[in-house]
Amino acid sequence: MEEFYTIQGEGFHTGTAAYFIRVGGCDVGCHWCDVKESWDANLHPPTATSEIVAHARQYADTVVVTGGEPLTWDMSVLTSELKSQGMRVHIETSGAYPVTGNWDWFCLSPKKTKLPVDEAYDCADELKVIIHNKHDFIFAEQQAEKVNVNAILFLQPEWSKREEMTPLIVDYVMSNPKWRVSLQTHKYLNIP
Ligand SMILES: C[S@@+](CC[C@H](N)C(=O)[O-])C[C@H]1O[C@@H](n2cnc3c(N)ncnc32)[C@H](O)[C@@H]1O
Ligand SMILES: Nc1nc2[nH]cc(C(=O)O)c2c(=O)[nH]1
Ligand code: SF4
Ligand SMILES: [Mg+2]
Repeated sequence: MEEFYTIQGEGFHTGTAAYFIRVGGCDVGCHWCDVKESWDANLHPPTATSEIVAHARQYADTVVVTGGEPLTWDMSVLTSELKSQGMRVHIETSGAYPVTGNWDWFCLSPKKTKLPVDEAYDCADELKVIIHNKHDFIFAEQQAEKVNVNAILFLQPEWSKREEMTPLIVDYVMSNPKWRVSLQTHKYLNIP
């Protein structure tokens, strides 16, 4: 759908430069999704993998594959071509579909509407739960039970509710310090 060079705004790698590849297509249906224009894959004509890889290697040694939902598609060819060029490859995913591709960093952001497959919980390097309302703290704890023991746990305010939810997240993390705060820092920085 699009490619852009920016700073990773969220989660464990916040603040680090990365080339983003946004893959079209998602049917998970989060009502607060901040990239709804990605949902209909038919609106985004395919780009050759070799072209994407050639672009990426000019900019960064780390690529973040996001979407849409990247695991809608088989990610094996894209990740093997990126890695053959020496790049580190990260994914942002809901985990709703079988895990394909070879990932150096796996950010799992589970959604209530289509829960992750079991192998996604095993692969996760970080668990990033979006907090849109108070019930999402309960959902976050349920997801933390399912994820592998090494996953780093983040709570991230849903952008449209950030003024209400951010203070609740701050209090929650101080009371439950296994969690960390993640903010969408790129939106505060006004960068893509
Ligand atoms: C647009 S999604 C694409 C990747 C994948 N479909 C997923 O949901 O993980 C990228 C990240 O943005 C988060 N996100 C989407 N909309 C958001 C919003 N309104 N506020 C905060 N985070 C949001 C998602 O949870 C996910 O971690
Ligand atoms: N700067 C920046 N960081 C991000 N981290 C995850 C993003 C995403 O949409 O997956 C994202 C994004 O869209 N922009
Ligand atoms: S899974 Fe990701 S891309 Fe799909 S609707 Fe939810 S936030 Fe948006
Ligand atoms: Mg985004």
